Amino acid sequence: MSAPPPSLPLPLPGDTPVRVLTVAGSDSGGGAGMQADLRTIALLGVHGCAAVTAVTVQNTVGVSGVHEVPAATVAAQVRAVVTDIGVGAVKTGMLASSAIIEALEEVFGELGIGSRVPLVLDPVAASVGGDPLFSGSAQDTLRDRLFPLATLLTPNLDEVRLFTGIDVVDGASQREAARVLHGLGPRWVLVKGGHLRSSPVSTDVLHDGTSFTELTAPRTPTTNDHGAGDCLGAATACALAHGWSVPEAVALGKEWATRCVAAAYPLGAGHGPVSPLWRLLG
Ligand SMILES: Nc1ncnc2c1ncn2[C@@H]1O[C@H](COP(=O)(O)OP(=O)(O)O)[C@@H](O)[C@H]1O
Ligand SMILES: Cc1ncc(COP(=O)(O)O)c(N)n1
Repeated sequence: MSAPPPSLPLPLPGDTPVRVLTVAGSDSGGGAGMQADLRTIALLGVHGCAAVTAVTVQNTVGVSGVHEVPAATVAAQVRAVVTDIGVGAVKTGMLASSAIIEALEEVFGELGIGSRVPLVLDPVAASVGGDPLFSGSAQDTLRDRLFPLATLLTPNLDEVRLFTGIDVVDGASQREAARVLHGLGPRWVLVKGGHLRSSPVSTDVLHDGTSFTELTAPRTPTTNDHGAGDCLGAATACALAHGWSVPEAVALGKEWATRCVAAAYPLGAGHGPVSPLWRLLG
């Protein structure tokens, strides 16, 4: 890749960095969820805080168990972080249950998350291998309670199908999906095209209710794509925390995700992780 790697201003030793809070599940295999978010956040020079929603028993082959954290404890983690440490942006991933989503709606409202503080909402429904990460009613609760609070909603194509019934097969249906999802309340929608595997490029569509912007990158031929969406969302949240606009932040997130997919490695017997470790090389 010839363009310089995407980067954000780095804190000097001893300086307090910008902070981002991820509200997500733990992936014991370390490929996705909170572990992926925190890797990206650290490598972009940002301090990561973490409110855990669920402990998943997970490896590269699948999810074999989920242990939810009580909803009040999830909300308490968010309140403890935001009232003391302060954050420039919040990202949500696996939210597990209706009870957790309802508790988050309340604490987000109380703390200005989604209004004063940008909120990147990744509507995680299943793992890359198809194992469910929330129950059927949580899907409706997420759509009705949290989509309207989101600064940016970042569904993949399976999540688009779940929330809109639209099967994205080309640019026109991808834009239509973005339009329908925008109607559910988020200020911006990014429909990620990573799952359109027949295409030689991977195109994401950004929409704010008025204009459509296509972000296109060459497709890396790999099945090691666990955590790609987390890399994108976490990097975007870091840029928002630095005060960047949504289109600028998404452009950085896309570039970051593209490089992380290109650096993915095999691990275990299933889907290996995309990796931000290339950043350590310089
Ligand atoms: N094989 C690939 N090559 C290049 N970019 C990819 C590839 N797979 C996914 N991406 C990019 O990674 C990001 C996450 O996409 P996607 O896989 O659709 O989401 P998720 O990980 O949430 O399922 C998007 O920017 C997408 O375009
Ligand atoms: C805890 C947790 N959060 C999110 C994902 C989705 O990521 P992916 O679609 O890459 O499996 C996951 N598998 N596990």
